[in-house]
This record gives sequence, structure tokens and C-alpha cells, in this order.
Amino acid sequence: MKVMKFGGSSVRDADHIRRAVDIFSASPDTRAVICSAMKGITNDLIDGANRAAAGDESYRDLISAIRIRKLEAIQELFSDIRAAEEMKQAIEAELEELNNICHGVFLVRECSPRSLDLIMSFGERMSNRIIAAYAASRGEEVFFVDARELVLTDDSHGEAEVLFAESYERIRSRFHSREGTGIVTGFIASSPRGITTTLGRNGSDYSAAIFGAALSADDIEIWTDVDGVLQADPRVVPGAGVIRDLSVEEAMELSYFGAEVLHPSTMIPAVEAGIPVWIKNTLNPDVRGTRIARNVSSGPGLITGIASIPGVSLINVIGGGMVGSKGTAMKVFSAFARAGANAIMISQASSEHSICVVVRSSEAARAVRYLREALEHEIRHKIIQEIQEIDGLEVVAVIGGNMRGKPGVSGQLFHALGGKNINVLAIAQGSSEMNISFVIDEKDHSTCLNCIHTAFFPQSQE
Ligand SMILES: Nc1ncnc2c1ncn2[C@@H]1O[C@H](COP(=O)(O)OP(=O)(O)O)[C@@H](O)[C@H]1O
Ligand SMILES: N[C@@H](CC(=O)OP(=O)(O)O)C(=O)O
Repeated sequence: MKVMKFGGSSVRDADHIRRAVDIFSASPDTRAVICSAMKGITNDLIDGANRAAAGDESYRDLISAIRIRKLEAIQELFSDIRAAEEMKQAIEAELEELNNICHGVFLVRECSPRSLDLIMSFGERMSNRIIAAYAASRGEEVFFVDARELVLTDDSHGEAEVLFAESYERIRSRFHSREGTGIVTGFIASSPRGITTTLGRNGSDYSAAIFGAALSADDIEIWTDVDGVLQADPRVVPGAGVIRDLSVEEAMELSYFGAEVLHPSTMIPAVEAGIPVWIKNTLNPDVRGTRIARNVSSGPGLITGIASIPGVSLINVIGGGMVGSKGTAMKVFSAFARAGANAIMISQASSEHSICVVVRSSEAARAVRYLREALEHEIRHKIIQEIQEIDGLEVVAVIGGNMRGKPGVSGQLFHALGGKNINVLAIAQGSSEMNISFVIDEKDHSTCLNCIHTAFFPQSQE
């Protein structure tokens, strides 16, 4: 039995929805189909909420644009006039509710994370209603599931924590009482008090893993717009090939370091339940795709993939006085934690002369402010000479289970970068020896990814 998920790119319009329904209806053992909002709609909803909160009436234009996309899709999908009319009415009712909520935000000039979750939920609610009704109109045995009735979370709005035991129980009981395929809203959930929450941006993959684990699926299939997980971002490295099999650890590393096709933490419920996750292409359904599973051995290459996180800053705490001084590192990392800045990468010179931490640029100024406060004593007594912030950078990570215990990977890597005159500002290696990450100037993005790809995957270049 399978659980499938179709991302925003796979349900972006009527043509894609048709293909998605073709795919799941050709696979009768599909018990649940989790769909995202049509591509771009979640961003439009966030934009609309922000405009309304700023007192800008143009939020209405965004809702009108969403309405047009929905009505066009309905028009193309439903040949039966009555069915199309019913669907239109259902969507108009959702849009009216959305409009009222946004009007409330406009009046109070404020959009709390809780209100934003509710506003974002309309993307998945509307797309899944249309997909379920369209599949039913083709004679498929399907039932619509608003995941807010089944997936329970705490109330940390924006990226809520799932309450697994209660959610699994509800999912199992709903599916045991129904025949056919459940068409389930991804991304959205609710708190025990019934308040709408979301699982974090791109959270529909996570929803698929939750339903897969709850229903003990044999496989989870994530359908997207590329042939699988590729060796690098195909928009930057056009020659990147498909990775056939990925271990869970490699997949986690790739997603952590920005491979957009996967999302961190997504796979945890599936992994814990031992369910393989497949990444497949809605536009090319016959291609095998990538399989992510436990105990997969890495492919033949020295590395498996390359990923990168743009928009980062490097914060360098420099001071000869730190050598042998106990507790400075602790002060540094506590300051980052208090500033709410997530350390993406950390590297400390072995001379203990500097600690360098990479954070998202949006968090950098605040982190530096907290650091200066926390290290005031050290700065005054010249234990620390400088706290440096360098912006406009990118973290690149080279990942692969085969790197473990194999000498020469770093040599080959930095030789390739040197050959293209790419300056490396900091380097770190995970203790799992499964990744080498380093910091470069953002301007070297494309040259860097392409030269690493050429160096490690020469066979993909033809
Ligand atoms: N290593 C990679 N492998 C495959 N796709 C990648 C990779 N890195 C970035 N991408 C991008 O991720 C996109 C798919 O992710 P996303 O847009 O979130 O899909 P969906 O809409 O299906 O959820 C692809 O179109 C591709 O451009
Ligand atoms: N619609 C949500 C959830 C999601 O997972 O979307 P997608 O599958 O298109 O990444 C978002 O944009 O964050």
C-alpha cells in the first residue's frame, strides 16, 4: 500500500492536476494522496496577509488573482456544468471566508502567526477540494480529508510540533472507517483546541510521512517536477544526474544544506517506521526516480551530491586571549541561542585563535549585538580583539557516505576550487565524515557548483 504526495508544482493548474489524478488512479493500492497548494499560492497568501496588515488594500488584488486561477482550473477540469457550478460555489465560499479574515487583519493592522497560519491554510484547502471533486467526477473512489481534523500539533504557530500518538490514532480511525483513497490537505494541522496550525514551509512532505507512518504504508512517493534527487540543483548545474539510491543520512544532509527537493525532518516519521521514500516526476512518471531508505549503500562515486545555502553571513570572533581560556566558546554559543540565530556551520581554528559561525544573513546583525553584550568583559580586557561580520556569502556542502575513511576527497575538492580561483573563507567537516562544508562568496555560486560537479561526476558531463 502506498501514500503519495503531489507538491505545488504538480498541482499548479488543470493540466498538472489531470496528470496527478492519472498517476494515483493508475495505482489502486494508493490509500492516501497528500496535495499541496497550487504553486505560488502560499506565497501569495503570505504576501496578501502582509499587505493587509500594512493597511494596503491591494491584498484584494491577490485574492482576485487566486480566484481567477481556481476558476480557470475548475472550468478546464469539470465538463459537467452542474459539477463545475457546485465546485465554483464551494471555492467562492472559501474565498469569502479568506477575504473576511484578511479584512479583519486590514482593520486591526496586525497579522499574528496564528492568523497567518489560518490564512495560509486556504491554499491546501482549496486545491484539495478541487482535486478530490475532480477525481470523483472521473469515477474514482475518493474522500476529501481536511488534515486539521486528524493531524494534531502544539500551538507553536508557523512551524508546529506534531503530537504523533493522537494524530496516528485519528488518522488510523478515519481511514479504517472509509474505503477508497483519501485526498488530504498537506501542510496544515490544528492544535488540540481546534486552532489551525501549519507544519512549516514546504511541510506537505512532512504530512505525507506522517500519513505514511500512521497507515504503515509500504512506500511513500513524493511527486515533483524533476526526475528525482539530482547530484546538484539542476537550475545551476544543468548536467546534474539523478541519484538512484540515497541513504537516509545522505538525504538529511542534502536537505539540511538546501537541496530544495527534500525538506529537513520530513522523512523522520517514515524512517522510524522503516518506509522507503521515493522522489518521482509527475511530468515523467515512467522514470524510476530516487529511493531513500535505511541501510542503502552509497553509489559508486566518491561523493553523492552537492547542495548550498545562499544568503548567509560569517561571524568571526577573533582573539589571541581565547587560547586556553575556558568558557569563551560557551558564552559565544549561548549568545547565538539567545539571539535566536541558528548556527548553520561552525569552525574553530585549532590554535583557538578564532571561532567562526555561519548564520542566515537575516539573523546576523542581532547575533553580533548579543555577542558584543555577552563578551563585553572579554572585549574590554582584550581577550577578544574583534567580532567581524562578513555578508554576501554562501555555504556549499559536498555530501556522500563513501567519503567516510577515504583520504583525498578534500584534496580533490579544494584543488578543483583553486583551479577556478574560488576563495574559501571557512571549512568544516561533520563528525560523521559524510559532509565537507565550506563558505564562499555568493558571486562564485555557479562556478563553484559546476566545477565540483565536473570534478566528481565526469561521466555526467557528456
Ligand atoms: N539536488 C536537487 N535535486 C532535485 N531538485 C532540486 C535539487 N536542488 C534544488 N532542486 C529544485 O527543487 C525543485 C523541486 O522542489 P519544490 O519546488 O519544493 O517542489 P514541489 O513543488 O514539488 O514541492 C526542483 O524543481 C529543482 O529545481
Ligand atoms: N504550500 C506549502 C506546503 C508545501 O509543502 O508546498 P510544496 O509541496 O509546494 O513545497 C508551502 O508552500 O510551503
